[in-house]
Amino acid sequence: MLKVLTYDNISVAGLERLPRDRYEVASEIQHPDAILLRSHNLHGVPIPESVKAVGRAGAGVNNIPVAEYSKRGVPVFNAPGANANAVKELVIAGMLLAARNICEAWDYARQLEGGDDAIHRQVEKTKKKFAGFELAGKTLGVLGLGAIGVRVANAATSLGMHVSGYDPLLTVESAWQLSSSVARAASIDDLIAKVDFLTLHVPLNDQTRHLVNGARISIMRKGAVLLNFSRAGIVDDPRVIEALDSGHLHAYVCDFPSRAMLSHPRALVLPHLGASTVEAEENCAVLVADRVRDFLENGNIRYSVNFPDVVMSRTEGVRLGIANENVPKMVGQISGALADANLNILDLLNKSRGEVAYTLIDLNTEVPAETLNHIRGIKGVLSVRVI
Ligand SMILES: NC(=O)C1=CN([C@@H]2O[C@H](COP(=O)(O)OP(=O)(O)OC[C@H]3O[C@@H](n4cnc5c(N)ncnc54)[C@H](O)[C@@H]3O)[C@@H](O)[C@H]2O)C=CC1
Ligand SMILES: O=C(O)C(=O)COP(=O)(O)O
Repeated sequence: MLKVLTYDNISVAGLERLPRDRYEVASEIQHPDAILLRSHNLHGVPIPESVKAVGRAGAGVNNIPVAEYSKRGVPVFNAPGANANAVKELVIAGMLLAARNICEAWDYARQLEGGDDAIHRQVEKTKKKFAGFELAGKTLGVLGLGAIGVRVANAATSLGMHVSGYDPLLTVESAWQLSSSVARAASIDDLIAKVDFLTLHVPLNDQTRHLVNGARISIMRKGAVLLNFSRAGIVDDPRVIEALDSGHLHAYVCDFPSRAMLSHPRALVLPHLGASTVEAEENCAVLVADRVRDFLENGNIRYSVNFPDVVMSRTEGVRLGIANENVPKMVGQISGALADANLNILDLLNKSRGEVAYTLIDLNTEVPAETLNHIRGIKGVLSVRVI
């Protein structure tokens, strides 16, 4: 039986991809072979020796110490794009909520007293307080044109907005999907200075932490709306609060509550709902469960965030999956150890990504324990599995 430890609310549709006759799946389990999670924070959590794979049923992996898992030869998988439509829809909703002052107006309407005639009179007298502005004709800046950013940009153009984007690492795939009417900003500052709405769709990492700082907020247009459905750390919260207080920003729409933001009347704070739709939860859980299963059962790696794609069709016999540091002479030493044991390699695939390399080797006979131990002892070998 393979054991999968789950954190968070993982969609049943995904868990069902792990058949119960071969998998034990539970939120408390000893010696797990794999971990499936959403936003649970794994930083500081010791990595059980038994763990061979981690699956993030979502996009962001900043809650996982990926580098530590790499050093242990453990691939981390995510579900790229699987929740992007859900986030896109909430971003569009966020722009509308801010532009039409919908939350304040709703709060006002809910506290109205008296009969229908009295309500009508009060509404017609007060509604001017909530008058807003339209999205059509306004300019949206999209920082980060990945799965979510591209969808937001394209949807906004079809709402009649002028859209510009900035992404120094734009992939060919994203470029193909992006509407040709989306303008290309020359830099972050160039993007930020010219927009009525700025929406952030970059991962949180050392390069993006506090990307939207006081200096950048100060070059935004007066009355602009900032939307953050990426991660709290990308924005410098105290500077945003100052800008809301001074009226420099009309509103801050974000998906990451903090004590200070929750109490600000111009901050529209949602409880991390971007990916919380039935569809997105299913898409993410199914995608990542399938990937983790293919890795556990076949050693194949597809769309990991720290390992190369390595997929080899299965032949009869025994398969070895070996993760190692991406340094010279590794494949030679590994195949040499197999040759010393008179083992015949049927098929072999080796790929690298950054500091990590991964090799799949198919053999027609069992590998003796001493040969496996020899391979495990080669300097630079991170993990060895017999599959
Ligand atoms: N609120 C929520 O529930 C959700 C939040 N997210 C957050 O949104 C982020 C983006 O998600 P996806 O679009 O699916 O990821 P993605 O990986 O498809 O796109 C990220 C894009 O950001 C770009 N990028 C990276 N550094 C940049 C920089 N310094 N400046 C400009 N662009 C930069 C990359 O080139 C890439 O195109 C996730 O990492 C996660 O933090 C994702 C899903 C749900
Ligand atoms: O996919 C992401 O990056 C998200 O932020 C979604 O988080 P969640 O799976 O809803 O906890």
